[in-house]
Amino acid sequence: MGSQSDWATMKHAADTLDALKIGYEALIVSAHRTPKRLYEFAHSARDKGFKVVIAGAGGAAHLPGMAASMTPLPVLGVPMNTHALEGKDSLLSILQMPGGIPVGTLAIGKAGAINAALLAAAILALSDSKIAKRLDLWRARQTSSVKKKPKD
Ligand SMILES: Nc1c(C(=O)O)ncn1[C@@H]1O[C@H](COP(=O)(O)O)[C@@H](O)[C@H]1O
Repeated sequence: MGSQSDWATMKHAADTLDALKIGYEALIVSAHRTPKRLYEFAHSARDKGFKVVIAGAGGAAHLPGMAASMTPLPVLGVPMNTHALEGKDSLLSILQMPGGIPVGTLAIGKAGAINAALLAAAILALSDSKIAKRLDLWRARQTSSVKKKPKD
């Protein structure tokens, strides 16, 4: 994520990965404020064994796109909600990548963070049957937790 202030949102991705018993590293990396850290992370991520990158950022959210430009790993972008423009700035700057450098863009905020983790799990599940089973279970639990009728 681009800043400590993104953690309240990105923690939902971390919690979802925890629930699926998928290992991850949570880092603050900013294309704007720590470009060298981003360069080093993105260029070495595949060799270090990372399989998917989830990049959450807000405002002029260049982090996901810049990460995608420097790693062949799938990059999932989570737009942060912002005070000034309600996250539309984050959304559009993550979404509108030029052809050739894809970022899989999720919804703004908490739902996007959770779905980024689930999408990362689905990517990993293609080659990991244990993760596939845990993801099936997670989805089955979600389905059975939805009540048919409203409370009142
Ligand atoms: N969008 C980016 C990048 C980047 O894209 O590299 N680095 C920080 N930020 C964003 O700036 C917002 C405000 O950050 P602060 O709260 O630290 O001022 C955060 O949502 C962060 O993701």
